[in-house]
Amino acid sequence: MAANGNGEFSFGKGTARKGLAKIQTAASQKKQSAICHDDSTPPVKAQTIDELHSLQKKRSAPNTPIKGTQGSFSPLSDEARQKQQLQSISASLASLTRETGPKVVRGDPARKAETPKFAADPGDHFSFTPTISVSDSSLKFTHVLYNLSPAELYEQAIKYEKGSFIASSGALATLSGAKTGRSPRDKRVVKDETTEHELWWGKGSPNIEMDEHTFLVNRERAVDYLNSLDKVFVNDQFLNWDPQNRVKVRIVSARAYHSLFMHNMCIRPTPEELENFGTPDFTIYNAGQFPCNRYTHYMTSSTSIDLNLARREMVILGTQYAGEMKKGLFSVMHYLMPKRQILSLHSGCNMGKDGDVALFFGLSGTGKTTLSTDHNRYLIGDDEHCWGDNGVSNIEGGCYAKCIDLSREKEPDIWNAIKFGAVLENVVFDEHTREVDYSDKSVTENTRAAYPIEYIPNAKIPCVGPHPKNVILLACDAFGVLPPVSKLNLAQTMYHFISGYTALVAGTEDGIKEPTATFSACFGAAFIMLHPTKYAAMLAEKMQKHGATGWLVNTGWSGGSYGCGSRIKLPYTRKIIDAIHSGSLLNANYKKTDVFGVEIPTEVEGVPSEILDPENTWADKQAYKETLLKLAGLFKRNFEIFTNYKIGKDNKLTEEILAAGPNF
Ligand SMILES: Nc1ncnc2c1ncn2[C@@H]1O[C@H](COP(=O)(O)OP(=O)(O)O)[C@@H](O)[C@H]1O
Ligand SMILES: C=C(OP(=O)(O)O)C(=O)O
Ligand SMILES: [Ca+2]
Ligand SMILES: [Mn+2]
Repeated sequence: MAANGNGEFSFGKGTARKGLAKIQTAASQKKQSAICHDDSTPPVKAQTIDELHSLQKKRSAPNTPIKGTQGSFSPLSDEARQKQQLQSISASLASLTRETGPKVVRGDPARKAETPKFAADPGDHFSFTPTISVSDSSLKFTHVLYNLSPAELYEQAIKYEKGSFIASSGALATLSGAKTGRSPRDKRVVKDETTEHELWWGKGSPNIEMDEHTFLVNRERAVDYLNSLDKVFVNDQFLNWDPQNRVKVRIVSARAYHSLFMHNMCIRPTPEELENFGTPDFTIYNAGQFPCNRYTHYMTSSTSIDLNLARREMVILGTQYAGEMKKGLFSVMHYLMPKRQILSLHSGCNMGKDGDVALFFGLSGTGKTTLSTDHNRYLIGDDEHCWGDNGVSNIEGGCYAKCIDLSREKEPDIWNAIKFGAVLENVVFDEHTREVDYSDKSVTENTRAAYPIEYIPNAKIPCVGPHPKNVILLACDAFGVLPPVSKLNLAQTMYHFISGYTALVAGTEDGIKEPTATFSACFGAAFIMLHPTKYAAMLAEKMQKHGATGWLVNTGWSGGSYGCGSRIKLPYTRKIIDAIHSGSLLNANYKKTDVFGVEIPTEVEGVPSEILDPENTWADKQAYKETLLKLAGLFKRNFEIFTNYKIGKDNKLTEEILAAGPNF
């Protein structure tokens, strides 16, 4: 009542007349009418409840362009465009053995009144007259929920998906089902005449082969499953902020959770871009609730994530873990980009006020997201980037942060990003207050938050930047023998990049077990498609050309191995990273370490000097030496598979890289 049209509070003249009209004297009341009104505001402009409800929602672009509203950018009529879009979706969902795609209609089947009058012509390949011999599936409509907004997806999730709740921060908390992490052993890649020669196969490779026919069997299984549902979600979005190398992706999924996750993680098209979207470059069929058939050739479990580069398609069966889609697309980029001489990187990336860019490489849990999200710098992205002739570009439109033990104090920007629109996976919360307990690992240790990058206050939009100045390799060394920071020469940078070391701590139960070393080539062996040396050669060439400095930062243990020592404090790691960014560390005094032969600084501002050399922090010097040699041995053994490869055209560099490993 006291609010004007802008929703602001005001004490205007009209307010005095209207707002205070409730207090009336008996005399004035008498003058107006004998009936006592309970409110003097005008009545609603509706005759029925249904009419009232229809007033609540204004028709709008972009997702459902309607005649007469804004958002018509192309010369096509709205109806023709909508029909074209539905036909494209029908083609995506088509069985490969039947002659036509399914009958798709737009909108929620629960809202019959809102279902548009036109459906896609089922004969999207050619004109087709239905005969009596068609199966039941062709009699049924597939309802498509196309590029819904976060608010609409919240409603879908809360209404229809068990385990979906609004957390007190406003984020959508949900469960990913039985799988709470990726399933790399269930990934399959179609081996055909082309990929047989192009891709990395065999020992160490993430690409486990499958044939084209088996792919089609799984594709049909996924498509039939999706078409059997009342409704499917379709996201049409982009990958890569470099406009010249943008990739159009379509994600067909059965859960609002998956649609919201990809809405956050991929680049969101503007209404105009969406109208001109056309045919996608790549399509994911996510039928994660439905298992693969164990009798199918090549299947070793009920989960299968299948990539077909020739068809530009990915099929997901038997896992609802949303990270599969994000990292599946990353694999595709690891194939497409190097073909264009663009290096794809499993790294975070940020930029200082002066335009100095840093890359953060590292395996899961080593700190890419945490350290690239830095309040004093612009965030370009937390996980997947491209490095081309013009500089760096983020592949994604969002971030995917680990939330175990998340603290508002240590990671304020991530904490604040977990608000309305963000997806919270597998966290535990108070059933009443809906307050999340980030220390609770009851569902999984791998609790996650996915949010659009603009939820980080100093995100750099568009997410592109100039050539990197620093290349930071992160390792979470649970052995506790790698220094908190070391400076690397180019050959050492390449040696550590190809090695891709981190250590996992053993299961937290049953007392303390040995940390386990993991080596994952290019800090992302699970996602690379070509031989690691291809990416390494490109990185070496780019670092050399642009004069980038390599660093190895241990975000893991100090003062002993896991169980004895403790994890290096995040504020110390941040100080180290600050000194790299500012350039002050480049000019510090260094000493060379034994065994790994890297340069370690004697001082870093804000970090106790004694921890810079790990030997100082171990009480048992003999144990330190033995652990160091043990880790060095593991490095050596891992590198054996690469000794017969040449890195780039430069024989000299290859020899230097081979010599850049530990010496003992
Ligand atoms: N010294 C440290 N440096 C970086 N991260 C640390 C450190 N100590 C603890 N952590 C925690 O380790 C985790 C790193 O995970 P994250 O940044 O998500 O890794 P990534 O993005 O590489 O998978 C975060 O939960 C962070 O709070
Ligand atoms: C999403 C993932 O990435 P990260 O742990 O590196 O953030 C993943 O590896 O599944
Ligand atoms: Ca990652
Ligand atoms: Mn991350």
